[in-house]
Amino acid sequence: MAQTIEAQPDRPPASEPARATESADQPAPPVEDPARHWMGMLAGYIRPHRSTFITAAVLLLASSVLGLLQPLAVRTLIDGLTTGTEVGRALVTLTALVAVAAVLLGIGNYLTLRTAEAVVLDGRRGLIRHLLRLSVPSLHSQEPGDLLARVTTDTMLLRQIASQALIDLMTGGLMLLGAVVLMAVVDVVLLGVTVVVIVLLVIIMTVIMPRIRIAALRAQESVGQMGAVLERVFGAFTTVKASGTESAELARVDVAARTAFRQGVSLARWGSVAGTAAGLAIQVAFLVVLGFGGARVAGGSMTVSALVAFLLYVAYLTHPVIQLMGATTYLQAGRAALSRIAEVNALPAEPLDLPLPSQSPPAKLAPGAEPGSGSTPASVTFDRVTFTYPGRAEPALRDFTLTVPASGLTALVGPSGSGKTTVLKLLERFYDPQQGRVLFDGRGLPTWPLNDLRASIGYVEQDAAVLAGTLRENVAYAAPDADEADIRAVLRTTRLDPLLQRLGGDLDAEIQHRGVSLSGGERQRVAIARALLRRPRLLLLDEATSQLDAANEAALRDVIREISGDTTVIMVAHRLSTVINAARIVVMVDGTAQSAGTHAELLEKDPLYAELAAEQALA
Ligand SMILES: Nc1ncnc2c1ncn2[C@@H]1O[C@H](COP(=O)(O)OP(=O)(O)OP(=O)(O)O)[C@@H](O)[C@H]1O
Repeated sequence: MAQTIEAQPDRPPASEPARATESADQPAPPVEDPARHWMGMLAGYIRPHRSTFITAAVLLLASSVLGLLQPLAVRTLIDGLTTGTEVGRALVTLTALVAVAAVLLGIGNYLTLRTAEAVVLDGRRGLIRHLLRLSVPSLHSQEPGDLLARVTTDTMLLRQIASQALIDLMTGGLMLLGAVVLMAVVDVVLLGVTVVVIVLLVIIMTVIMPRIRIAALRAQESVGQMGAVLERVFGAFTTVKASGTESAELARVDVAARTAFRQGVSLARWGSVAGTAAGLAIQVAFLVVLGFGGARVAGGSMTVSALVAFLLYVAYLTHPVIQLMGATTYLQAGRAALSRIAEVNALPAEPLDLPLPSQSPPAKLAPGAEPGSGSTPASVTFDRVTFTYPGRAEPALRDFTLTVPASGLTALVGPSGSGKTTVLKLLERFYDPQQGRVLFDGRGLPTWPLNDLRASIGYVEQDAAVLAGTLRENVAYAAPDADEADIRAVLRTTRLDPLLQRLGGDLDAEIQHRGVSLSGGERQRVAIARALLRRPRLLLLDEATSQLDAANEAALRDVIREISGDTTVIMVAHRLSTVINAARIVVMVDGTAQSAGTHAELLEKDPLYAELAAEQALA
């Protein structure tokens, strides 16, 4: 069938903004220490919740100010008691100060924690959204278990930053300042003594804080490593069991767990040093003030009430100083988590139109492919395509050219590693070629919105996944709007009625993990049913019938032939019996299309094909 092929540039237009980050051959943009931008990142997380955050900060600050006024009220009370004047008013003021400060503290704390939870939610949503949009090469460059840890434990550290660190930093800082000002009002000389002690404390802290950050980062990394090892184990659980390698895997997880432990201990050590230094500094300040102040009271240059008030301020300092210590410790740990989150956010993602969960519409079918309507088959062209997988030296496809007309069955055959699956992956745009063009319906793939392109294609992979859930969920996975009749029809087409009977005719019965386990052949047929229900314009089958018995394979061969009447089907096959009747068979060798034709033609003209056919007794 003749197709009009639009002229396409060899490389996608530079005006496509997302292309720079998605191309398979484009390395990820250099991640120059993401922690450098941690403050901006943090501000980005807090910004949407700034009103609640500021309200919480104001309430906590007000509570602390009321706390600051308490020593002054105590001084008035003591003065009243010593001079024998009326103290009722001072008592009421003190009680009111204590009660209101407590209420403001409670509300402020609640609002802070609420904001922190919202920040964690935003952080997780953003990260998960980015992860689901990751390009295939980006994902392959990562350990899935580690990514999981970043979504779960690293985002949890955001809570600490937002709930405690920032507010404590603000209120603690202001309180420290307030206390210092009020101390100056009470006695400047004693203030000088206190400030010297505090400056010493700050110097100690600048030495400790970087150590805390490094320990936190390493601890988080080892948690990620633990996740990565476990993910590997669960992904190949039966292989681990059959190989008896449980103890080797245990040792691997243990190494990561012990590293996490060591770093956690280091974190605790430096945290304790910081806390002890802070407590000690306050105690030293208290004793020195007591000594100096006592002498000044004895010398008559200071009243007892002023000394008591000053000492109360020194004691009061404990709170903001510990707050500041805690805040800087959390901030260091949080900074480590933020840098790990930033690393994920810097991974190249696809330009997928992925709304937020609250706005998510059901998966969209290709225009003209709604259930019940006929879908128009699409043509496919590979025009001198060369593609090398990231990190590989040899191209998987070299100068590969293929024209597939709309409708009909095209088979790709050839030795293992000749690039057959790669052809299908490029059509799905899991990767983009470095040279040449791939056209779908005459249009270059980069000009298609990715969602629309993929909605037009049904792809049955070599090891098609069956997801935990019901049979209905699995079959209607890519076409959630399909009705019961469509689902039952496609199950009949793919010869899955015996499975449905085993499930008591219940489409909502669980399969796999919590329900009936499927055989390899049944899994393949569920995957085919899923692809067919989508009414694709292009159906890609990668060894999709390799695990079927002869009867089921023959039946599905008929189904595929029938489907290829009004759908374009590209099928990768090792068993030539599956594709013997294909309209065209393409023999692939070493990433190129060596020859193409019908079975009979290829027997004549392609010795490799003839050999393959002879081996399979099909000559
Ligand atoms: N994700 C990947 N990263 C790096 N190299 C890959 C990747 N996938 C495939 N390759 C390599 O690309 C080449 C072509 O692989 P491809 O899977 O397309 O071959 P195939 O003809 O489908 O093989 P088979 O018949 O065994 O499935 C092989 O050398 C393979 O090792």
